[in-house]
Amino acid sequence: MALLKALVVFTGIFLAVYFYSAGDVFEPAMLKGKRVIVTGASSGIGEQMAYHLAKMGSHILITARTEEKLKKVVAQCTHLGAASAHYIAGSMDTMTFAKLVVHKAENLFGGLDMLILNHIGHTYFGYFDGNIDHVRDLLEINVLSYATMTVAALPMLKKSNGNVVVVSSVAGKIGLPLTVPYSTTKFALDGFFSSLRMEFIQQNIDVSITLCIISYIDTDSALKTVSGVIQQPAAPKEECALEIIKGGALRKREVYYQYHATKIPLLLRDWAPELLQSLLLKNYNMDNFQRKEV
Ligand SMILES: NC(=O)C1=CN([C@@H]2O[C@H](COP(=O)(O)OP(=O)(O)OC[C@H]3O[C@@H](n4cnc5c(N)ncnc54)[C@H](OP(=O)(O)O)[C@@H]3O)[C@@H](O)[C@H]2O)C=CC1
Ligand SMILES: C[C@]12CC(=O)[C@H]3[C@@H](CCC4=CC(=O)CC[C@@]43C)[C@@H]1CC[C@@H]2C(=O)CO
Repeated sequence: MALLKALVVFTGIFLAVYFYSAGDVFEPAMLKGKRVIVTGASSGIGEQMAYHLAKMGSHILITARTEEKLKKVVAQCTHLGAASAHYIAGSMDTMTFAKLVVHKAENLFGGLDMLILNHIGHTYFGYFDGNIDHVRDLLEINVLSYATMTVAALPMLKKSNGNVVVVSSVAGKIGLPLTVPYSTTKFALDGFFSSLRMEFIQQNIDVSITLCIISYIDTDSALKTVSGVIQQPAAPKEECALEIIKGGALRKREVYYQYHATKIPLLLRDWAPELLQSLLLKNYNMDNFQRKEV
């Protein structure tokens, strides 16, 4: 009887959420002429987000460390119809560079509408090795640079009633093996930005914060790293990139991509953690495992 009651409650909540959010319809024109920073855009999901934004006619500033890759992405963005496309190369391991990116956008565009925080620092896919200095370094790149850019961009985002889009992972909501340092940084993003969102509401600051909970994606770095350990298929980076942009444009609190591989585990996390744990561990084929640098 209790299970039936829980099921009825769940169904009611699901339908309420579904119909509440059903009114949000995304139009590519929402991004036309918008001024957007995309970090970690020399490859992977960030590169694909740049291309989607280009097709939608945005003004784009992309950043990463590898200048040659950034040049090629900017050239392709221009070809695809970006209102303008620019890059700045550097590492997010210093907060000076993190701030410099925002100041460059201000000089280029005179303002900012969307800040997409996507980059991640070098880490490993393997059992935690006890190296706390690496965790500290990764927190600088994966968390503090995100916070630094948000602080630097906030005056512009307040003027435009803009959006901050934070790319996280299932590993930022659920403990997973082989990614302890990385997962630490992704959980920290949830704490920082979900708390900040509440303060924005309290202070009537109309800047949206969209936290993106992403499952396994077919980027070169992920496929190379995981190579047979993760049993689930990797989802397409192009579609993932578009869903992130849609969520930011619609000012969603959170984006779940792929839905079945993120939202369902999150429901289980709170209602049946032991069941989730056993299902997740079945997803890892440790016969194929060897520690990989990412
Ligand atoms: N792929 C997946 O399965 C999943 C990915 N995600 C998230 O999606 C986002 C993108 O991942 P993905 O596209 O796979 O990653 P990629 O490795 O393809 O891209 C990472 C980007 O970050 C840049 N980068 C790396 N180190 C630094 C640094 N020190 N300073 C500045 N930029 C840096 C890289 O460029 P460069 O080397 O030139 O600096 C690159 O542009 C990440 O936030 C990740 O956590 C979440 C869940 C799953
Ligand atoms: C760390 C990285 C990106 C991830 O978040 C995934 C991880 C492989 C295991 C995973 C399975 C999932 O269902 C959720 C995502 C994730 C934790 C990936 C290995 C390398 C990836 C990376 O560093 C960014 O490309």
